[in-house]
Amino acid sequence: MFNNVKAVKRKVITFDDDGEVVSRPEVSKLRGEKVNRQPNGTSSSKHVKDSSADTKSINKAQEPSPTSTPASSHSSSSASTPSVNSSTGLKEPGPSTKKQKRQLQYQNEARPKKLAIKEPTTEAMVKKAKDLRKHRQSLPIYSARDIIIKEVKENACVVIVGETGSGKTTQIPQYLLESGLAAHGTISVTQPRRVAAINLAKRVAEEVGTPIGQKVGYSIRFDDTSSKDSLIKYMTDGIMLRELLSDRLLLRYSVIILDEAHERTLRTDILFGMVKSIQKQRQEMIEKGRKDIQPLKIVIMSATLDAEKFSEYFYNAKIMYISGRQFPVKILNTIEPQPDYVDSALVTAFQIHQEEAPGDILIFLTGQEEIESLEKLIEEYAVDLPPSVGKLIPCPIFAAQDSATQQKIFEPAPPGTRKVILATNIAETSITIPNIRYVIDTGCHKSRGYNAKIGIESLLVEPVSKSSARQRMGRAGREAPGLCFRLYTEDSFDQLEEDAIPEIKRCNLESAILSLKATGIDNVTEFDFMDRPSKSGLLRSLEHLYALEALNDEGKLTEVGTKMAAFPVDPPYAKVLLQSEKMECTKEAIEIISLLSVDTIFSAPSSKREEANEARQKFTSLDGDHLTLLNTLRAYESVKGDRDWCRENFINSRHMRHVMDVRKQLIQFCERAGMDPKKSCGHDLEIVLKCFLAGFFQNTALLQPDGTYRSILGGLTISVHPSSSLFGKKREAIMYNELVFTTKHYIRGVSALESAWLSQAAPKYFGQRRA
Ligand SMILES: Nc1ncnc2c1ncn2[C@@H]1O[C@H](COP(=O)(O)OP(=O)(O)OP(=O)(O)O)[C@@H](O)[C@H]1O
Repeated sequence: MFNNVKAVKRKVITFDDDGEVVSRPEVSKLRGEKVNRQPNGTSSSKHVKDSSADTKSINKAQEPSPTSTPASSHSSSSASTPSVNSSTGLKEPGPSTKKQKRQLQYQNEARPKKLAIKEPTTEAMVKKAKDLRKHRQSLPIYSARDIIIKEVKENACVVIVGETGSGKTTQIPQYLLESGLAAHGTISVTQPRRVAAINLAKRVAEEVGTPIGQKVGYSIRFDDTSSKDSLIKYMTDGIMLRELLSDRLLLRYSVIILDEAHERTLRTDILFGMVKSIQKQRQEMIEKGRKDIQPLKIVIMSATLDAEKFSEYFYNAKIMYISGRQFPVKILNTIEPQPDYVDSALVTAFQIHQEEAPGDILIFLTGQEEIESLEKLIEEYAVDLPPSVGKLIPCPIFAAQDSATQQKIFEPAPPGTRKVILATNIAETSITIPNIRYVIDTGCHKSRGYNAKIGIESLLVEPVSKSSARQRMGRAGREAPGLCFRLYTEDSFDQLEEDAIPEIKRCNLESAILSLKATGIDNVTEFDFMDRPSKSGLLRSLEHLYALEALNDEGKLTEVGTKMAAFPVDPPYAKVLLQSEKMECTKEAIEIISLLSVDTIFSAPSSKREEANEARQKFTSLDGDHLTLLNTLRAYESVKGDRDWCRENFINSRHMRHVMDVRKQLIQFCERAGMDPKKSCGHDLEIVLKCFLAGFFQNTALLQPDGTYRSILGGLTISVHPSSSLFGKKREAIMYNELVFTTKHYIRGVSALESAWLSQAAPKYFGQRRA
């Protein structure tokens, strides 16, 4: 049993692997307690009331740092960690500046160096595909190949449930291709996440033996490698929704595979209803004698799915259970609950590194700041590992990173070292990360909520569902047997919800409604939802779209709404782009929206926070964040994106490159919409703020006599996030891009306004509210 291993002296986490619960469970620690991480590195917990009747949350109550996201909560100096232990070489708590210096040296040495890789030749690709054939035939799903082909050919809809790693996502599209099902259209596979779409496509292209973008391609927002010759196309569900705008019957597809259906993202739920209706329409056209129309096949897939529910929704679809997994994964639960799960993850990672066989580690955490905090701690403590143990190299992945950065997790660690990937639930489904043998599951994630009455989003740390925990475990055992360390007791697991609440029941619905309306579905309240969203949520979103002039008095899509739907951004941003044409500031609008597409363009390492703040002053505009971002971009362009300049000025150059990429794409979208993307307002930047107000007039607040800000919508007292250039400043009126409840109602992307601008920006809306 794992708890017998010789481990860190100060703290050893004991795991139970035989199903016997050793201590009484303290489920509340996982489900309902507020974990309050103290700046000095200790953590305390106290009972708090659940934030809602049906969700229980661990909501960390720490004030955010200037670089933290509204939802982030973990202090970078927080986890209590081991001091040097003579037997293991690990060390006990106590930050040391000397260590931090050494950490930098280590970082430079340890980061895998990029090698110049030659493009493989066609022969090399064919050879690789041949080599992979044996592996393909060894997958559990292979024995079901013929029956899968038969069932998909004979049925309009099929639901396939098979263990994680059994081969569903990589093999089934190939089986269908080999069986001739791509003769009349492409086989599409939708994924909730872009990192999965990219990697699956790359893998399947290798297995097929052609370069990516030919037989097998992928399409994600701002990056499309597929071509008209692509027979298998991996894509995000968002891209599929976008394609519906130009191909209402999705005629270019013969089969649509909706993968990871258990995730129930808002977009996937909309797609369920759409493809169901499209399949029916295509069938009716065929029955009426249309020779040019082919039937559409739908395949629903997941390892953790309520198959009966899906079957019922898709006209009693055939259910196929594919048994068998490739390699076993042993689950180890902690014997005691672990209230400070970041600390526990750190200790467990070092325990594994010291005691277990080679193989990389994947840790699931809740968000960027928590990941960056653990990354630093691992780097700091790994320095003191004895040379015989080898290096432990942290490798973060989270949604705000650009795709190229996310791809780094797939690069092999240098020989003799061990990689530890620190991920949010972005890495929870679909992907195979080579060499992962160990998974550490903290049991928590950040869950998005939405209060339709006041239009506020929340992002709270909550326990995962059983389905998520199983998916996390399934990232191991794909190339060899694995171990999954759950940082919660077995009883805690038993008490988790089976599945997460579908996003459609807890999210802002504006984008989804705009997509539905743009594809001709006017009566959205009657749409065939698998689970109905709340009436108040639907109504509020309809009202907001009306205020944005996307809908007319009858709720029908206006010309503005049709144009807005064509932009790959949320409705308020799309409105800003359209408004920028009238106000002649499209260049600036595109630039600021691109800058807002990353979490932040500034970097502020905790050891150099003051220096970073000082550097930032150079770009700071008294008007707030929008123009500060623009100033930074101008400065960045004047030095042609020089990396040394970025480093000296604490600008995240990777994020800036992503910004430039998004800007390029948005320019193309504007050109397609017949706009001139170069139209600039020059130095009259007040116009840019007025333009943003046309999309964000609902996100405004007025200064109160007591010095606080009160939101115009909902009358909430809101706080400017410390990362904003208007933090601590008082302005008569402000506008913001984001309002999220974490520990307070925090706003980000904040700029100053004159209150007189409000009624000019949205006379309909402000007129109504005064009446
Ligand atoms: N990029 C990759 N590199 C190496 N092996 C891979 C890769 N992608 C897939 N594999 C191998 O193929 C197997 C099947 O992967 P696939 O994604 O098809 O499984 P799955 O059943 O869809 O899993 P999940 O339910 O987790 O999405 C993996 O277990 C792994 O052995």
